[in-house]
Amino acid sequence: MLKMIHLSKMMTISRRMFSTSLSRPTMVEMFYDLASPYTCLQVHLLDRQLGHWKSMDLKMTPVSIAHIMKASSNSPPIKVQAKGRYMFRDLKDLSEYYRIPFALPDIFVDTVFEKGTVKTQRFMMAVHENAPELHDKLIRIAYANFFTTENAVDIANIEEMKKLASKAGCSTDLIAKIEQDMNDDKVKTALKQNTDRVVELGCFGLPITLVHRSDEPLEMSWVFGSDRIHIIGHYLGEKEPPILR
Ligand SMILES: N[C@@H](CCC(=O)N[C@@H](CS)C(=O)NCC(=O)O)C(=O)O
Repeated sequence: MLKMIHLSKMMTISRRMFSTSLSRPTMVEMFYDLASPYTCLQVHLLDRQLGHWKSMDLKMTPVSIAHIMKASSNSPPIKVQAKGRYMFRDLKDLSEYYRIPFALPDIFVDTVFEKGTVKTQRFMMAVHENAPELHDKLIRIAYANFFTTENAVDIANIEEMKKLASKAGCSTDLIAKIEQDMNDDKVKTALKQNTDRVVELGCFGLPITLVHRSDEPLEMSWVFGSDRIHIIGHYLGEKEPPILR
């Protein structure tokens, strides 16, 4: 009898160990628009946790910030004078604190508010559909080349995006396909669906980072901003604090 209890205990323990070692990392999905400076910081901060937080897998999904603002009746901080003034100082302080190479370029207002980045995001959506690995690389390259004061690249200009895509490793043929696909209804609809999805969750700005926890509904599992990395760790059940600097 005792032997049987011992055996069943051992089996429970080994089952637990087996399922822990086999448990898959939790998907952390960050929604981005290349126009958003705080999302650029969030990409750097999430990259820092990769490998550090073994329970985390990272995925980046394109959305349109202009449509999020409209759908949530919000407006960008820069459109409110006091918020805009604060944002310039805040971004400078944050990038210094986190030691992230980042600066708002002179072309920021023109690119983001005069020209807009809806087409840029369609371009990114087409990259996402055609070459997911290069898509993630291009996000980092585009942020690095836009949020700088040294020859900032105008990401609203698709010719410039094509050059950045080439730097990310997209071939000439692939870039031609991306350029063609970005005007396709399929890609436009996919970008709209991603955007609608976050708006339905209650999103009103970017970045939004969604943790696909199995124990909580998705509406309870997202954070707004790049200043909630510790809450992402909390959602993941991580014991380790995030690496911030
Ligand atoms: N406190 C947040 C601010 C994020 C933020 O201001 N994001 C802008 C876009 S770059 C936004 O969507 N703002 C909407 C709002 O503040 O209502 C952070 O540190 O990341």
